[in-house]
Amino acid sequence: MSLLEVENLVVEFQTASGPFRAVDGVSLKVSAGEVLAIVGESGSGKSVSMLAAMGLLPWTAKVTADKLTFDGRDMLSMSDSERRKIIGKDIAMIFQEPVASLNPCFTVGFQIEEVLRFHTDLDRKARRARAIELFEAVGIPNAEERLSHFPHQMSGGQCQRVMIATALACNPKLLIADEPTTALDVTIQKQILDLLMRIQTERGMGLIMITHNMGVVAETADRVIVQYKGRKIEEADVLSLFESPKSAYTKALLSALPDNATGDRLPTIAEFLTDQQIFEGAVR
Ligand SMILES: Nc1ncnc2c1ncn2[C@@H]1O[C@H](COP(=O)(O)OP(=O)(O)OP(=O)(O)O)[C@@H](O)[C@H]1O
Repeated sequence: MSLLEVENLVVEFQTASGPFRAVDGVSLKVSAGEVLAIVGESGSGKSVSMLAAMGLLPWTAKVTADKLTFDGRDMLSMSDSERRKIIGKDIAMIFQEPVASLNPCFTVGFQIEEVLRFHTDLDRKARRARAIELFEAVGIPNAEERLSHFPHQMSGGQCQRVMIATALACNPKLLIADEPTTALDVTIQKQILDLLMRIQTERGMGLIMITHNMGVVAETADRVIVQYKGRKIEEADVLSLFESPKSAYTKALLSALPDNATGDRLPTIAEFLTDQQIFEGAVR
């Protein structure tokens, strides 16, 4: 059985210039132990799809779907309080800007212990011990001492490790990583990706990796969804996608990899294709 199952997800924002459809009929499934990458350019609706699935969008968003289940439970008919028990516990999310995602006013120890306080029955001492254990698991040196640090006292890479530790606090079944390495230095990016993949394998978690980077897709994913302007353009296992991409858009995305640069600049998608050509091959 799939962990997360989404069918025909549509998200429309009310904006000053009328309704704007950010996600247009996307369907996806992810199982335990599986890594699904959602890849697409900026604005293709990758983050909004996941935030919608978790019920985390503002009231200006109208979300509809034919099906939205997590672990067999219908998320559409669930009350907000039921959903809050699942989000942060069974489904956790990490974001692109680790420093901005942490609250600057509280120590990182307080923030991870708050998650444990909300979702578990552990007492204060046990929460502290668990926080230390989690920091150690994600490779934060001097874990106990680090708990009393504020986010600004830590590097971007260390803050992302704190975010990962916090996301793992309640042993989630599904982790959604939204561009988890984009804001980090190149050398740190590799370390964080390796850490995520090691933890995913060890724990058998489902992982949704949101990225615009085909290199990250190649290194992490089992299966890939390619998204453009809110629509799913192609879905394939990672080998098939790289070896024999079906849609013109995926081919164009792969051609835009640095390896395929001609001269000193990369080609852009707009140089290859019109929207009409891209949507011709769209799947549901
Ligand atoms: N609250 C909102 N109100 C109106 N439009 C929004 C809102 N949030 C997102 N959007 C729009 O929805 C579209 C999809 O945004 P989304 O953040 O999902 O893109 P993305 O593919 O994740 O890109 P990025 O990698 O830049 O985050 C964008 O055009 C964005 O401007």
